[in-house]
Amino acid sequence: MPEIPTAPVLLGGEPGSFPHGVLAERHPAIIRQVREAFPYGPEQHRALDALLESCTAGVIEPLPADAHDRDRWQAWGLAAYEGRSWFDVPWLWSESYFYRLLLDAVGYFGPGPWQGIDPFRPAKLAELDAPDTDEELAALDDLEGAADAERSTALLHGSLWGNRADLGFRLSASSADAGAGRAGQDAPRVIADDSDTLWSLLPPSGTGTLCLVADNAGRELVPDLLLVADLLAHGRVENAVLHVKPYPYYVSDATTADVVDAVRRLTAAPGAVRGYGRRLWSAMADGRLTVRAHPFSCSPLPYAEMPGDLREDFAAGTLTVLKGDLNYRRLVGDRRWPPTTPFGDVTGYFPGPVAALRTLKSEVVTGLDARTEAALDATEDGHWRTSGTHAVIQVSGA
Ligand SMILES: O=P(O)(O)OC[C@H]1O[C@](O)(CO)[C@@H](O)[C@@H]1O
Repeated sequence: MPEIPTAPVLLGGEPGSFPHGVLAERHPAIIRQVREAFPYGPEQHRALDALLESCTAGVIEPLPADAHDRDRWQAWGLAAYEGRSWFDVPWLWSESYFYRLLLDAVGYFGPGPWQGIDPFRPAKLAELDAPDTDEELAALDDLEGAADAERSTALLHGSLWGNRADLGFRLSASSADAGAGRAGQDAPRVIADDSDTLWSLLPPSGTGTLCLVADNAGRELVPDLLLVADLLAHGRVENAVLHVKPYPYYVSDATTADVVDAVRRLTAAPGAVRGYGRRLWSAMADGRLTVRAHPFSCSPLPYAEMPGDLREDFAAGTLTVLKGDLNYRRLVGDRRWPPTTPFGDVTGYFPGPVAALRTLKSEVVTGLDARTEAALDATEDGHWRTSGTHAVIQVSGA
């Protein structure tokens, strides 16, 4: 039997480490941002105070006895981690539970008048309406009349680099890191590129089904949707399934409401983009494009532990594309892998061909060749792993 590789799980406890910075600095910053986004009442401010105290200096508290998802979280690890420091349990788990409690604090799960109000919505909408988004959309006009391969490649890269537009990441990355890369030093680049394999997995008959597991709303979801619209319109796939989060998560992760906002934005835009929006609208109406919001999409666990129904969904797809850094961490396991660990070895459990389109915003990475890793380490001192300036297109199960 081939040996399945393993490596230590990332924890948040080491001061100065990237995960520690997220728990100790980014989470308090997110609480501040949420307080400023809405005229919340005293009850919500008190709950946010309590969360701030707990997640920086306290321990993991249980969910209320009547929480709708208490049993689910107990099974996802809460039973084992209750009473422990947020910094001593798997980093992925701590982050995920933070978002669950943040929503509770602002009344998202209700009952009450704030039920279902996304605390991140103002920032998501501002991004969708930003002038930069208009410029990016206008670029589609130039693709009209391009050869199929050129257009598809441009849209694939739009979706890939759209992943850099992540609002939570911008809260703590320097503006240079979060923007177009550090001028003159590390130009954005793709450090592992299996895109030929990716295209080869979509059968020429056009009868395949693409599962796209979305990441951020706004300026990442828009290019994701454009890619899906293009593949459907040009007969590269017959159906597409878009997986989104069942509730707001990691600041800017896409929910069904964000899909609606994005599709409406496209259908209202001038130029070629409106056609993409209309095609998405009709594909949703006739069932060629469906949206799923599985509870496991907000779970604190790697995909290796996905439940049977989600596994069946992915198994039914011709190809599953996972977007973004967090999905990558969950796909390969949130571990200190040596970067040369083969991508195929750590994703062998996935129930079908799978591709990752991801800019690197955390230290987890696999599938690099030794020369690439050495060259990056020699010139960029670890910065390449977390700055969002480098990206991978990796495929396994071909
Ligand atoms: O939006 P993305 O690409 O999933 O990135 C979110 C990222 O935020 C962080 O969790 C830090 O909060 C990253 O390390 C992470 O994976």
